[in-house]
Amino acid sequence: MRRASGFVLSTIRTTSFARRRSNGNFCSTPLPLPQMDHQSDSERYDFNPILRWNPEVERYFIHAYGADHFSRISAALTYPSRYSCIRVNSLKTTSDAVIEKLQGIIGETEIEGDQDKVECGGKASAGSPLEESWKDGRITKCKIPGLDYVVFVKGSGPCAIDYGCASGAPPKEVIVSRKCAEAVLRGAQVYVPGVLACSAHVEKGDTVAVSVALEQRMADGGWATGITRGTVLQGLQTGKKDIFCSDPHYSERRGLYIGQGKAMLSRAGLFRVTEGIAVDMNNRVFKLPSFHDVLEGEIFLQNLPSIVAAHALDPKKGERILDMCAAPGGKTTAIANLMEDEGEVVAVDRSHNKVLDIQNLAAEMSLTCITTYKLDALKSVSRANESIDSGVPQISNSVTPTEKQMSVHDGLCGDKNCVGNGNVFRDGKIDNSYVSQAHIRKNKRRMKNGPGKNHSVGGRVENSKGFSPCSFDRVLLDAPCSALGLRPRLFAGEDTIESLRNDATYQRKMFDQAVKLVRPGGVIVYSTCTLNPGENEALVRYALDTYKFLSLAPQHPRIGGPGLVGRYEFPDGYIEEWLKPGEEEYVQRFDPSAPLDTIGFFIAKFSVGSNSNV
Ligand SMILES: C[S@@+](CC[C@H](N)C(=O)[O-])C[C@H]1O[C@@H](n2cnc3c(N)ncnc32)[C@H](O)[C@@H]1O
Repeated sequence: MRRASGFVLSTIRTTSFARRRSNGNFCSTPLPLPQMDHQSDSERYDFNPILRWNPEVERYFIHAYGADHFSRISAALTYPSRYSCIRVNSLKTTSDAVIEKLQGIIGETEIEGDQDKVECGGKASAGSPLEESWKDGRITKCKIPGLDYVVFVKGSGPCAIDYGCASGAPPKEVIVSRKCAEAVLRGAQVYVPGVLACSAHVEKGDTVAVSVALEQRMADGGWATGITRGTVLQGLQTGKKDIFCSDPHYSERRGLYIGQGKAMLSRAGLFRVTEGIAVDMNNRVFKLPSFHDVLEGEIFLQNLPSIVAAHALDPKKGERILDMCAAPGGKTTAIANLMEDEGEVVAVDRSHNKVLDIQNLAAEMSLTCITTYKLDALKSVSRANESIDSGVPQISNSVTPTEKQMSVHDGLCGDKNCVGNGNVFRDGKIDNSYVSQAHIRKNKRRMKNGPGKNHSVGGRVENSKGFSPCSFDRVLLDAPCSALGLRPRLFAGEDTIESLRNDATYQRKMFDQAVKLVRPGGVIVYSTCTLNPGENEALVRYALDTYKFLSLAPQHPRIGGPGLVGRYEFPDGYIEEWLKPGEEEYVQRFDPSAPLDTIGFFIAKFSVGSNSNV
């Protein structure tokens, strides 16, 4: 079922026929037309996409991972994980109770994949820390120590689907956009805006095979699908092979079928209306259950590395935590849960609407220790004399930290720093008893008004002018990144070396802010969902070389692999330094091609020295 693991250059399987550009549109030439290939139906319809990369990025990643490994990573990225990972709201319920309810709701058989009597792959994950968890059945509690609040629901795929070609009749077809297909692979339906092309005589209720249009390299060096919305697909016009086909996109669909469903509209309707479900997918290449509206507030669908990142932060009850790039709030709520909703999790994001998402999620999970602000994380540190943390009473500057405490971050934490938001340092720790009284009152008010009423009444979002230096016990920087670890991903050509380096620069600036905001003796966790060492190991190198009072800290649990040691010299002479030997075991790198079958993810945890004089 899986493709051979040999490395495949991004240019392979480009369109098998020439294209020309006409009147600004990409058009397929009517000749030469694709000759029907001598492939079996299963070869044609097996889901077997090839991820295309920018060639320079590909070279860089091959240097980092080796050709074979990168080929496996690249292939794995085109698949979703073969299981769903659920974080249980342990303040409301238990994993056992959730498992019992889920067994009643989604059942043990619904996602078997044998409903169509075909074989599905991806069932085993030998060598994975999850292997133990799978022994108990399809819906199981995570057996990784410390993560018993995580529940797994096994899916399967890629499954071979019988598109009804045995009769020789070609299936009616719909081609969807890449974004639409990636969502469908994660379990969504096909919505009208995602439909690009459709067979000539599709009627409402018809069964249609769904495939995806992927970007291909154009003559001008750019990428495009070459399919204009509304294109009529001809497909095979007879069941016989060795005929010429008048459908210019026929060859491009090979290996890109993502399932089958029922057309909810006729062809004319599909291109007339602007919203609604276009195809109700009833047979997918990846069979994963849907958790839409299931046990709302009791569970949260979250990938395993994200749960591990929040856990690695190791937040304690009563602490003050900053989540610098928090929306939609997955890790924020995980942190609040670990703190048993006691203390304060300050969740900021620069997007107003995304802050509302955090508020809504906090309300849904009935978490009251979360305060949200709209803030550009690059301006997280308040400037002198600016009021901070709207709504939080300030304390007198006469309460100052000791000289030793102030010297810790020399230059970062000087002057009247280390006092802010009502927090005072005592014995190298934040004593937030003052602020917690205020927060206890505030939380009581919230509880009275109902969960989530804190900053979300009428969708209200408060702006923040930033926070005082050293005013947080722990900081999570789950940085915006190139997201090159997210799965399923069907195209990667748009990321260039330049865009990846820009991402890395942005993250360093954010990290600088995180360093200023954490107290001496505190903790910073930095995470990304990318495979790019420039945004991961190179950030760690920058952090350790720039801030001598930082050190890498061990993480619990540690189920990811080691980091990358080494460096890369770019064609322009710039040298990017990664980890040094000995550092690699401190970070966690989640590899999509590893048996754990997760998204690509990276976590580094830093301890902030409490008595270093830098
Ligand atoms: C990786 S996502 C965070 C996911 C989140 N931590 C979670 O687990 O649900 C990155 C977030 O950073 C936000 N972001 C990007 N640039 C930002 C900035 N300058 N300041 C604050 N937030 C920013 C984006 O809006 C996005 O929501």
